Amino acid sequence: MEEKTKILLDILDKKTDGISYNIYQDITHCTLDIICETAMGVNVNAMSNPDNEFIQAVYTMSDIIPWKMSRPYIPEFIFNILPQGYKSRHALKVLHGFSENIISSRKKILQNKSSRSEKESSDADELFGIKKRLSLLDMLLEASEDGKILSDADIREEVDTFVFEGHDTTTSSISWTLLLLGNNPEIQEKLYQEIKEVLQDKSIPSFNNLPELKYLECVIKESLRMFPSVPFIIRTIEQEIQIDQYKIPAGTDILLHIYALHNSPEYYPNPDVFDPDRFLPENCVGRHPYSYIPFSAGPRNCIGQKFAMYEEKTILASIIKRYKVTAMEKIKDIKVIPDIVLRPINGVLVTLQRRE
Ligand code: HEM
Repeated sequence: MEEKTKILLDILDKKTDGISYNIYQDITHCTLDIICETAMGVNVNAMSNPDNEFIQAVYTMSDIIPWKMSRPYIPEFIFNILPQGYKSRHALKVLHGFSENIISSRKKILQNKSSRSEKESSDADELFGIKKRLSLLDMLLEASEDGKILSDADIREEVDTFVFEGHDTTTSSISWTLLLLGNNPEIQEKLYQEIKEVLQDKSIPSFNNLPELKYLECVIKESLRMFPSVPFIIRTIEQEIQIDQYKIPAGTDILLHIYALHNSPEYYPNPDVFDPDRFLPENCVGRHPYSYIPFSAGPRNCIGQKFAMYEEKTILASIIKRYKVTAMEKIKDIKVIPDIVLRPINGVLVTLQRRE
């Protein structure tokens, strides 16, 4: 994360000319680089080479999936002959080919490793730093027992899920946080003071610094309250339930509106006011545990929530330490795109002013 954040700062340093610019894409490239390295152990170079085929295929699928989901009335055979159908087939071929190549090359590396003596491999691992950087893919391959527990296709699906769930969501959250901070200079200043105190001379926080950034955690939580990256989730009711005067039969698909819940004055007075202090421990006492569910709840909640918090803290602390961020649009004027993740329609228009 630190390595990728450093590249992001180098890119942002070139955008400090006072002209407003849309930071959304640069954040997306950074989170894509981070998740691909974590999930697959490869550097896809989204920040240095955003036009590569894999990155373009990720973008195509990120556009087509919500397009298709919002048109359930289009039968599969019609979708297949539409331009979107053609584009998605091509993008999937690129994505699957990419993951399959990586799976087979990682398999070979793991096989070579296990054929070497234990001592030999641990010495080499120390030397090349392999052991410290096992990716999710390596762990799944090790646990797969040569396809008996997980086939290559199962592994590919898991890795692809992580890549897709693990970059759009954090990008959305980081972006809304920057827009909120850019609209609330006093809160940004208070946050800057905390970051300066914790980081001292460093530009980027280390893993050990992250728990110390307590106000930043409140800022991120409040931003996820107002603009949850995943604005709704869908579940199928297994047993009939009664909610007030409504009886909901088993088998009904229901939509849980996280955005509406988080913006309800019943749980959050003045819900339009950005107030990170709502998440100070003393102010959370007595609040209903299910009134705040940006990562969903129950057995299928978000597996990546801790990772998301580490990543957001690393990137946001580094940006706020180095620049004063000013948003070009007022929060109340920003329109959102009804998508799988909550995105501002015009992106994130900001100016960055170097602090030091
Ligand atoms: C701010 C960032 C994030 C938010 C708001 C978020 C939110 C969510 C939500 C609401 C769900 C439940 C979806 C549903 O039930 O339909 C979910 C599931 C999931 N998330 Fe996240 N997520 C974030 C970051 C991440 C990251 C960084 C990763 C990977 C490292 C990740 C991996 C997953 C996976 C694999 C699932 C599916 C879990 C399952 O079905 O058992 N998420 N996320």
